[in-house]
Amino acid sequence: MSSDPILSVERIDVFYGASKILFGVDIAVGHGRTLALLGRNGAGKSTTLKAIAGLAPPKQGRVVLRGQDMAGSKPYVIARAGIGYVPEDRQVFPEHSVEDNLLIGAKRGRDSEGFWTLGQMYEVFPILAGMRDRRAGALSGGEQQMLTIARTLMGNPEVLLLDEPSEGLAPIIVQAIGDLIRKLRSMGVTILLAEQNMHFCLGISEDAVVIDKGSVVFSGAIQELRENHEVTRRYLAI
Ligand SMILES: Nc1ncnc2c1ncn2[C@@H]1O[C@H](COP(=O)(O)OP(=O)(O)OP(=O)(O)O)[C@@H](O)[C@H]1O
Repeated sequence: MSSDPILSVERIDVFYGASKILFGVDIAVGHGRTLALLGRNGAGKSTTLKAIAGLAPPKQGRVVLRGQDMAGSKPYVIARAGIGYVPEDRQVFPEHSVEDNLLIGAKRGRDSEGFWTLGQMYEVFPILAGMRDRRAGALSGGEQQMLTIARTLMGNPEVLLLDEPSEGLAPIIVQAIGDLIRKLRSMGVTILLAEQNMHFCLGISEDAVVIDKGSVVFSGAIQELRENHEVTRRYLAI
């Protein structure tokens, strides 16, 4: 990684009750970069993102955003500090219109002077512009995923956490989500993307971390990972 990290996860341990799930996980996300957090089912990807977002507070270690340790802070404090979290289960407000969903995201932002405006959002997500008055609950899974990402961006996060955004979607929609992430990256958005599928991340992210059973087993450039057949075979079943 060539730039200074904007977000670093430093040796975090996370427990669910008495079960230890993460063992000293270290991740550094460079400013304006996209890092793929890869691993099999149950490896601890979602738990890592939840730990960063404040939903599964680490028992040990630090979650540092721009030099400030956020570990143990409440989720809304972490969101206001600039970490936008898009969970695995798309969370739209089903009874509200697409536009209202976006405006709800804006209210939760750090300030009203942020980069993302409704107009800009519709430029980046033209599909949402065409359905701005539609009830969010009537959208398809892929559209709801786009809306959840867009709503989170309306809070003007400095780092966007995406938990398996392509999961359960048809291949053509997966491709559209990939294009969208590339577009966001080209706009300078810093992204931490949890994914099972390394191939989806090639051409999207430059950095990669692989976790297995709650421990980091690879950290480096994604191209380096691609060529590391031992790691991909052993931990990603490729
Ligand atoms: N609320 C919970 N209580 C107890 N154990 C949990 C809880 N949530 C997850 N786990 C366990 O923690 C481990 C890591 O799960 P996690 O969801 O972080 O994995 P993941 O890599 O995101 O996988 P997936 O792709 O299936 O979401 C798994 O063994 C899982 O069973």
